[in-house]
Amino acid sequence: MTLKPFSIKVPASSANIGPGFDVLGIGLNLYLEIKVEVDPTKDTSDDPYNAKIKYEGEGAENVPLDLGKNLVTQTALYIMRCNNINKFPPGTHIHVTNPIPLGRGLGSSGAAIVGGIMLGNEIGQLKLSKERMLDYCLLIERHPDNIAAAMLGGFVGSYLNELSPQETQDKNVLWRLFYPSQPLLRKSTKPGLLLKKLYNWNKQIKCVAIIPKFEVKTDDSRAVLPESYTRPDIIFNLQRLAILTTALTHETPNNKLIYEAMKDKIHQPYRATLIPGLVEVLNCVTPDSNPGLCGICLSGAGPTILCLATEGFDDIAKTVISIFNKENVECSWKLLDLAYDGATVDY
Ligand SMILES: Nc1ncnc2c1ncn2[C@@H]1O[C@H](COP(=O)(O)OP(=O)(O)OP(=O)(O)O)[C@@H](O)[C@H]1O
Ligand SMILES: N[C@@H](CCO)C(=O)O
Repeated sequence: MTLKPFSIKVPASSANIGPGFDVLGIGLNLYLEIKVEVDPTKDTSDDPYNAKIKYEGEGAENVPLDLGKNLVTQTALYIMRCNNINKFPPGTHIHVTNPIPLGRGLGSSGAAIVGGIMLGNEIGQLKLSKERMLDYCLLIERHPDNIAAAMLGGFVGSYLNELSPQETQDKNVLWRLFYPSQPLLRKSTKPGLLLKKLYNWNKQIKCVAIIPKFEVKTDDSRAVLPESYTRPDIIFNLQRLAILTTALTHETPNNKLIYEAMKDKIHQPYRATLIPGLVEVLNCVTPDSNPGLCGICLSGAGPTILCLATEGFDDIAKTVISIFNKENVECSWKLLDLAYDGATVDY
């Protein structure tokens, strides 16, 4: 098989946007890049999966370079095996450059999974649509918010079709890769696992991401959430979610409306136990204290803070950072825009 060199780009993402826990996500213009060259004259036969991986950027010290363990290549091998391909073609060289910090709430795992599925789709010449590739991604990361935003870009709301109790229990199917007798993509999983809606976005609204220098693993951040909620808390979130999806599209953003609509009672209050300073950040940084601010929330599972704003970006970042500094938490920050196109492949 001859394959021309190609490059996959997948955006970072911010999930939840306050009240839309496991529902809303935005793609952000910070891209995981996976460059691939297949050259049979460059021997890779000493690797059990026939490929070599180079990795640079965020997480370079810790990310495994064993193809069966690295999330990008593991995911690629998964979709390839689902389609009866067990290895990369001889001479496959994969070069990953990752500017998305790991475990900070900016969708690093979502980008790695989307990138891996697209890598397997190209290598195996499977010609799957983005919709079908999303089905595979969702077998690996079950909440759709980061995955949908990373694959499709823009501002996305999504839900999963209901699964059987057994499918619901099997939250991440990558372990099946190592047990050849296991069915990989269950026949019962019909195409179209994900239903999504792309919303408009007022392009004046930019994203200030304040990134504390510590990691919170998504699994740990989900483990602190309760099993059930009170009716007032659910209604609080539903009311705001309904307003937020249109408030972010208005021609002239109404900062106070957006600020109120980005409040949440389903996940942020519980996650404050893992993120020192979070309560003060969410309560004290407002459109009154910081003109230009539209709304503020925890990005994904945290600890990054996402501020939506039309101006005053430096001051907003400085205010949030000064609160974290009081808790001895150092931060960096980035001014980002939406990634409107989602994941792409270029030859
Ligand atoms: N580019 C990558 N290559 C390999 N593994 C990665 C890559 N990006 C993320 N990972 C894996 O995903 C883990 C982080 O996933 P986790 O879900 O905890 O956080 P996140 O995706 O950054 O945050 P969130 O889901 O809240 O947005 C890392 O510890 C690493 O194991
Ligand atoms: N909706 C998810 C996003 C993180 O992956 C959460 O908040 O746990």
